[in-house]
Amino acid sequence: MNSTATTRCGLVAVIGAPNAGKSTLVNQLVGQKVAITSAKAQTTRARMMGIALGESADGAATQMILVDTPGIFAPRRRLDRAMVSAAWEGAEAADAILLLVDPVKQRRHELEPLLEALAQRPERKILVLNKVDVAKKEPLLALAQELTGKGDFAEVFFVSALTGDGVPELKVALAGSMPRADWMYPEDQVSDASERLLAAEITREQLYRQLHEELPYDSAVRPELYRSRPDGSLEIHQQIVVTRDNQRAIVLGKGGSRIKAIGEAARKELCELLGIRVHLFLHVKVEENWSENREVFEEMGLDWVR
Ligand SMILES: Nc1nc2c(ncn2[C@@H]2O[C@H](COP(=O)(O)OP(=O)(O)OP(=O)(O)O)[C@@H](O)[C@H]2O)c(=O)[nH]1
Repeated sequence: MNSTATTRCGLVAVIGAPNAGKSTLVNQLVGQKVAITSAKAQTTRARMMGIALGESADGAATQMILVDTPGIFAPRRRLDRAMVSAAWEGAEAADAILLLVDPVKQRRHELEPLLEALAQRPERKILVLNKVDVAKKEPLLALAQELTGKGDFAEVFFVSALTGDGVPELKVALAGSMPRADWMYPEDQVSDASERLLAAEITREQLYRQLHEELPYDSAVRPELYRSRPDGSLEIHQQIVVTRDNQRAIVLGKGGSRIKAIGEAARKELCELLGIRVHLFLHVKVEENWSENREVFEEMGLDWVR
């Protein structure tokens, strides 16, 4: 049997402003949690992949490798530049670029450079307007019209990544955009992020959730130790890196109460995700210039760019 006749496989780069809902959409397309989400912008740092399975309109069983990019925005610090570079790198060699827009919060002028950059790219472009569950119909349609006038999008979709509304239709269209090819990954694989990195992302998600505005963007979670114990459980050590002493105090909380709650929530989620017992150890370290440290960058799955 010639399997390329019946299967499709390709890469989809998911691009959009911070908080547009990229991670939520990737999770929805894959059907389970692979990328972390939070209400705070720029949650996504490492380039994470989700692998979605679907069927194109012509019946080909399709594997879509979704590159969940960090939000593309004006880069200032080295960390920001690394994020933008990782985002565009994710779009290289993609079979389709999916531009996700939050019609409620998206600032138009911020989209201009993105549309300009996209216009230069040869890939098939798909516009997806997200959050239809909260967006008003009239401005939504006006925005769709405005954006389709500015970019050469092959298709436009209206979805709610949160409720899943419109996502199956989008998935069929994405599947149809993938070239006929053998699958690149086994059927049960949903992500290429190493568990070790994913575990650090889950702790970072809890940091954002529980510290809200108190925690500055310049904190990081470094994976330290990740090993199986003889009883089958998993032992994970992670280091939370902050830049100042007072931030350390915030993360620790009164009598260590905050870090305990963060660790407990992250541990529970890891247990559920991995289906095994997890022992999670968190340490807080003050390292003023961590964002200038190449080693830390690479541990977080980012490339070091000048
Ligand atoms: N109401 C509504 N909220 C949504 C929808 N999709 C995402 N959100 C919310 O929007 C916020 C941001 O979602 P994320 O998926 O983390 O956004 P992102 O684009 O990955 O963000 P970055 O990692 O910062 O690039 C979260 O609070 C989501 O729950 C949607 O369809 N409807």
